[in-house]
Amino acid sequence: MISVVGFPRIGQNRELKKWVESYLDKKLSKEELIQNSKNLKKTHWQLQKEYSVDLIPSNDFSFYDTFLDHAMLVGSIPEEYKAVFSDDLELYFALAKGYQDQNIDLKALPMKKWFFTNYHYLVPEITDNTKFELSSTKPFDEFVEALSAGIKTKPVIIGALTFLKLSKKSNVDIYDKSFWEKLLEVYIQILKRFEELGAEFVQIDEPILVTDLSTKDIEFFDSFYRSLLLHKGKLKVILQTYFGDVRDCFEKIILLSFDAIGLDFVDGKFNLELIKKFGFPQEKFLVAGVVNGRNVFKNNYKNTLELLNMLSSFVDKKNIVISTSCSLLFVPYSLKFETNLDSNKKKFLAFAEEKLKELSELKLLFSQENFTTNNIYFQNIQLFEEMEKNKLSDVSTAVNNLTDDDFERKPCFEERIKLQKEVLNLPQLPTTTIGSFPQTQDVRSARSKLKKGEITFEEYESFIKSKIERVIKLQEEIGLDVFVHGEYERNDMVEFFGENLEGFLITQNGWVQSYGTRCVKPPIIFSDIKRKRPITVEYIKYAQSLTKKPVKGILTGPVTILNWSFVREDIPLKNVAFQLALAIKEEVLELEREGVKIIQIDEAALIEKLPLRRCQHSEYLSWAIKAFRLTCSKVKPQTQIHTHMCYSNFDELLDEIAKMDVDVITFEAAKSDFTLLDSINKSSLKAEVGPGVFDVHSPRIVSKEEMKKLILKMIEKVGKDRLWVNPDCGLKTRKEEEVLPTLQNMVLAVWEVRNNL
Ligand SMILES: Nc1nc2c(c(=O)[nH]1)N[C@@H](CNc1ccc(C(=O)N[C@@H](CCC(=O)N[C@@H](CCC(=O)N[C@@H](CCC(=O)O)C(=O)O)C(=O)O)C(=O)O)cc1)CN2
Ligand code: MET
Ligand SMILES: [Zn+2]
Repeated sequence: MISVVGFPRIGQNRELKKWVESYLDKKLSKEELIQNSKNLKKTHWQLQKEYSVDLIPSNDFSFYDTFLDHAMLVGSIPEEYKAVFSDDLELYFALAKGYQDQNIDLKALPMKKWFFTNYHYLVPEITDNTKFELSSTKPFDEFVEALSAGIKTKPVIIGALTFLKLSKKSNVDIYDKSFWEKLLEVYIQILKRFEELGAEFVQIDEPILVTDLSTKDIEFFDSFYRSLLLHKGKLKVILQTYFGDVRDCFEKIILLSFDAIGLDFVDGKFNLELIKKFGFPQEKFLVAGVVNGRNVFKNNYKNTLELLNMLSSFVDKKNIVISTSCSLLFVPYSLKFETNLDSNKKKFLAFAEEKLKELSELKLLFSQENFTTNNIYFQNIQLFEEMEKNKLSDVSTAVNNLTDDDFERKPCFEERIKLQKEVLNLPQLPTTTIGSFPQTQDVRSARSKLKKGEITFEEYESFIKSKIERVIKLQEEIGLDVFVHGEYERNDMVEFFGENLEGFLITQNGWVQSYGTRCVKPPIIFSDIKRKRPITVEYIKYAQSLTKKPVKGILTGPVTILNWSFVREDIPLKNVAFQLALAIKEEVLELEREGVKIIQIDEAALIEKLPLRRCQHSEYLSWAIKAFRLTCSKVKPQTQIHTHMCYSNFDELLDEIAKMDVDVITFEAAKSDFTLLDSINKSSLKAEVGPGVFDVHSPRIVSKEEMKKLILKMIEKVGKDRLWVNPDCGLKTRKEEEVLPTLQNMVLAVWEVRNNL
């Protein structure tokens, strides 16, 4: 059999994004949105059927986020939202995006990164008032929709432990049986309903099982599912895990009466060791995640068949289900739109649709005794031999020749910061922004015209320069201290660098959902990375020529470029990171030579990609931080190096971040209750800090008073001498009318505070 854990839902041309945005703009009716989505789902099911997928997922679709769908399903929605909306879809989008009118001001649920991916889920809140009850029919409706199109799907449901652990809890003990019994009731009803509707398989996703678990977690899991599975009736229940191995609970889960267990053999290599050590129950299916759901390179059939054959010495061959390692949500839809990719490179790639083909080819080969004589197998072997040949050269040599000195910035922070203060002569509590200004429609459409050849590069360039002139003027008017050029020339902070460095492939349509209706087009790291030409220098120099205030040169750091790109699997990540670092270092040094006095190297994704298990943290951090240090170790002491990190849940990691040895770090704090600021003083971090005084993800205009309070509180926590004042991230997703008044208020707040220092 073949199983797909989940399929991308945004549509081959981001149709869903466009429909949802139109619906929210009141340009598309609810009925149209629903009908269009039904057609889209049907297309996706039919496509999977064409590739003979046996276990086709349903309920992997979502208008915004499946975690929010699940909260709606089990009734874990705050009462104050429910009271306002009679329409379920309005309620849904209010939770997703917030809602404001004359009388009501409801915040959006917060977003968090989904494990180590660039996907964000909405975080529901569970309180002692939460009354779990079956509150939506979405999964059942979708099952019936598919059935009426002649396809019996495998509904996918988020499991109870993952749901509870990833939700925000207040005043509840999730391990207390009297608390979770109600939730259990809901899951029982869900299974019953699917059984009535005639489902054969149901997939319960418990990715949390691949993280470090406590005894309580394992006890909860055991008793919850022991009870639930008593009610499965004729259904076959798949316990689906992904993103790693299940070392903490493997022995327990194989004893429960699941009919199938899904294990990831791509990110969870250790799962094979677990099976070798503990065996696998004869009566169960093993859903073997062998086709990578998180990367775009072709599957290596030789390795995969070796693995499958190894597994078949522990599991009856007919019980091995060939599967994706996780949902295909994290890869683009199809290669068929990539008409510009060099066919000699394209042949190494597989997006979601091509992965369906790989699954069916692997199934065929696995069923054949003499698969090695099959032409499909032979061609795949040849492909990988070719890939091997096109492995790296001179840049790898440069990486191999690096010495300790390449990672060391001199002199020490205390001496540097003194010199920088003399050069920059900034006021106390300097104000700045993180880099991007609103990416307005005119900017996007100019870029789109350039791509279509409707305007020349010169016309595009002069348009971008006019945007820069405007943003410099705006910053003068607002009275900020350290300026930026606005990043108008960048479609995305990572893709833009991919476009301008050698070694990357850029897709035309390789969109992947990041959150809600927002997508990214991750570039693909294919060969040695080299800087072909200056990337940011001209626009930053131009911006600096327009003002006496210092303009920050803003670059994306090597670890973030790496983490938000698709990366070749046959070269260690560390080497790729060092190659990227050498390229960014050249840019840093050229900016410095051109007189740029402050250089910000963004590492938004450095912490986010921290391995899920604690025991793997130090290995990752040691090379990631070295890669960052490589970019700026050779700048002059007078040049001030900044970095920016978003989503900074890094209280425990401050000592590691200190090792980046930057002069200034800006991060998100507006939403995290300032606990981080308390930790800063106790840590070894010496850098100046800009904790972010407003949340850029909300359209709210923030008042001077609100920010003044925050600034005073920050001074109380870290002192006035090392504090910067700035938003918590880039402003590109905001509208100008939302953000300019807030920036003005921010500056006015600082002026008032300064006057009283
Ligand atoms: N890579 C990455 N990951 C990140 C972030 C980030 O900035 N970058 N930030 C955090 C939050 N994630 C985000 C992800 C996406 C977006 C976002 O704004 N995405 C845009 C697309 C940005 C983009 O690449 N734009 C292109 C293409 C724009 C486009 O759609 N053009 C139209 C044509 C427009 C026209 O003619 O007017 C088209 O192709 O149809 C451009 O500007 O050139 C979107 O989905 O709407 C924001 C935050 C975490 N992860
Ligand atoms: C996601 S972090 C964003 C940093 C970038 N410099 C910007 O302002 O947009
Ligand atoms: Zn950010």
